[in-house]
Amino acid sequence: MYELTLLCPEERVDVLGEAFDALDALSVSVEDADAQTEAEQALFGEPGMPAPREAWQRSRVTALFASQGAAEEAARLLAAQDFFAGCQVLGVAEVPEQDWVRLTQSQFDPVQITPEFWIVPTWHELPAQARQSIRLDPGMAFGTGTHPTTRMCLRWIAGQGSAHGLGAVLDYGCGSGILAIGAAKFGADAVDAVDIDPAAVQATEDNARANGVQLAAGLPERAQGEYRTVLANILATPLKVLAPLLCAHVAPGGHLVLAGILERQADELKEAYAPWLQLSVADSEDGWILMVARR
Ligand SMILES: C[S@@+](CC[C@H](N)C(=O)[O-])C[C@H]1O[C@@H](n2cnc3c(N)ncnc32)[C@H](O)[C@@H]1O
Repeated sequence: MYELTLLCPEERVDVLGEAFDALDALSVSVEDADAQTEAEQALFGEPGMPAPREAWQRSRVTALFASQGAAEEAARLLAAQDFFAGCQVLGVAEVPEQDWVRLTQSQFDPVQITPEFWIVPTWHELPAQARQSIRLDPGMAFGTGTHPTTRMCLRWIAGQGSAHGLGAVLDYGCGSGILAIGAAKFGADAVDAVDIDPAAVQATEDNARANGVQLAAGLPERAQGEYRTVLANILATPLKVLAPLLCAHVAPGGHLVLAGILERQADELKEAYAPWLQLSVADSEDGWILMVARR
């Protein structure tokens, strides 16, 4: 396979994508041409909100073609179009044959949550110091333990589970089921795991089975009644909308544990939850915070 790489301004990214589609490109990817430099621009978006920007000020667009001829022909045809003004062909290069499975696997190493608690892909040996572990492979649903928000929730689960117990647990927005499985492993009495995405519900059931734990997974309406621990690692905007619902699921004396929140969003979350519970920051990592409240 061969890839054609272009440099173009933000406003040309859309039209180039459509052109590559018409030219039968096998795939198209867009990256910040200034990534890893002082000029790198972070683009953060949230579900349900308009995208902050369509692309980067200087975007690198790479299209994959089955043959060198097709990639070079695409470059020639594009360069002749009016909309190509301001764009530049960086080159056509062969994509070396690789063992993609091995390459993908090599990007997922065991993740340490605490010195004794690890998330370990199935193709890895358990680390010698692991006293507790979750076996999990990357899949369609979010939650492999590589994201700080997941890690902070798991650390809280391990600490609370070991010291005081978790009681009945609700994992709201379960993704891969990683938090629900972690809660089950740290002694939860019963675990309900819900998600709006049916693929996440399926992944949670599969991952729970692979880890030998019992839980009940389903769509959000499966969450019923009160739980001593309610976990929700989603994002600030949906967490604000869900405030009354999540708080209503927390049993007296129980904990609400929220993640997916950036440091600068702490006050808006506190305000949104104030009518029901008093949230405070319990942990932070890489600009993300964990917020916890006790009812
Ligand atoms: C960031 S992932 C977290 C996955 C996992 N719990 C973890 O900690 O790694 C958020 C999950 O919440 C789900 N989600 C988003 N909005 C939701 C909502 N309103 N109700 C239930 N689940 C939701 C998404 O489908 C996604 O699987």
